[in-house]
Amino acid sequence: MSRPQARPAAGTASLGQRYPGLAGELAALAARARPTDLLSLCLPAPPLPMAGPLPYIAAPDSLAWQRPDDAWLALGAACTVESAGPGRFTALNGAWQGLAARWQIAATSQDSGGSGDLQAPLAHLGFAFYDASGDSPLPNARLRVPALLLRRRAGRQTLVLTCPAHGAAQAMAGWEALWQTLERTLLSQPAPLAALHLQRPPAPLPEQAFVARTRAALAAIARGELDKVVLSRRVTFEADSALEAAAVFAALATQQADSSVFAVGHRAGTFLGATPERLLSLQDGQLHTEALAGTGWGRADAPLTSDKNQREHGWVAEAIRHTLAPLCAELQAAPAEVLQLPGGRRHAGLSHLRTPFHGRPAPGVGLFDLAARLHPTPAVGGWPAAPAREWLQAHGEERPLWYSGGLGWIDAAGNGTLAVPLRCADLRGNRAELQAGAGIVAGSAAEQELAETEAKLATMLEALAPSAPAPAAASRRGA
Ligand SMILES: C=C(O[C@H]1C=CC=C(C(=O)O)[C@@H]1O)C(=O)O
Repeated sequence: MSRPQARPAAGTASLGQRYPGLAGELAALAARARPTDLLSLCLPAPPLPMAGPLPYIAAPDSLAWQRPDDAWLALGAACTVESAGPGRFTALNGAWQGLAARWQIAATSQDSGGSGDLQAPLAHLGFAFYDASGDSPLPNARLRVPALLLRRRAGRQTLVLTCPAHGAAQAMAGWEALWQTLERTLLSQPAPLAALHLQRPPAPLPEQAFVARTRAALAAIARGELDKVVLSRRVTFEADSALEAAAVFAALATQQADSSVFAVGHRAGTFLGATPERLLSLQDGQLHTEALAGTGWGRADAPLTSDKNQREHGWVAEAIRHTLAPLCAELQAAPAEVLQLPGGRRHAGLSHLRTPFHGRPAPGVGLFDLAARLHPTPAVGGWPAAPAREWLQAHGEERPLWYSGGLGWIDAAGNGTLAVPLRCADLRGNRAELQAGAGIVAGSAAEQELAETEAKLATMLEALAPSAPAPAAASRRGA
């Protein structure tokens, strides 16, 4: 993000001009608060078109999210808690409980009669696959209440400004800087995706390593050590100019509008993607989750309904049922269905087997408890869970950033959604590192699994370079 300007740019209004009296309302709220409270002011959003994705603004502390029913852009940090290790979900849960108890949320009376949406404030939350991350530009697990949140939900758009009560005196200046960045972005035409050329530097060794690991996994499965394990690989692409994360996010949000589309800024770039997999949603005591595994991509020799895909899917559905049953007062699985994802110039679109679950958690069981038990499902880890995790670690399976971990939000009432970041990339300057995986069960063929990961990479490639040659014309090494 460029440095904040001292004064609003031409055509824009300062926060104080847009919301006169805001400083007074903040002061009144702060006067009633304890120093350890967190203060959120909810305002009607500035006039914005209701259609089209909200923008992503590339910055180390930005996060953008879009699902069909909910879109938001979070800038800055009012409160951040990080954790790692086996107790990371417990630690974040404790932090969230403390936060929720001290979160003062007020709708302001600014402009159109105080229509700020009290349901809008949220903390965003993300975590890596493993509970230790090594040298990563994103913390292993993080819960953050943004300083500025623009949210669109249920036909309403709300601006939420948040600060710690002890920092209320300085809050207006920090919000003003974020506001000006936001307003400039909203007023400017979204930058179109540059017509760039993507190169895939030859890297046969990682492909061979993936095939070798797949064969080793198949041998472990044949020896009865595991039933399923998910292996992934990373592929680097280089563009002839800088990759603009905001434009790639906008492309993903348009191309994969039914997925969870995300962009997370970090100190070295942006981690972003469009994932079809939801770890869980909790709303007013209703839980929704799903088993998503088994992949087709239009090849006659890899039908979605094959015995191998059915078993690959079955382990995930069984594990979710087994994990959630003791945590839920009610739990039902709907019949398995086919999720068809949009394709593009590279192929007709991936399809997955999906079994939706819905239920009601037992009293006292919240989003963090459910995430701690569900993650990693065998859609990204394996089954049985413990030997699969040990196998992955022993074989050097890397899960960079938050790939195949979790990403989403929780509000003060404990409602929230977590997606599983898949079909994603880490963008840094001209380079994009894409990651994709595939579930290995008895009957998997290593070359076929490699081809499946190639098909999964296409989701990101379509957003990075939509006008690249169609697959028939492209070599396997070309983008
Ligand atoms: C691990 C990935 O996908 C998972 C989700 C859906 C289908 C999958 C499969 O069929 O292997 C994987 O379990 C990935 O996209 O990197």
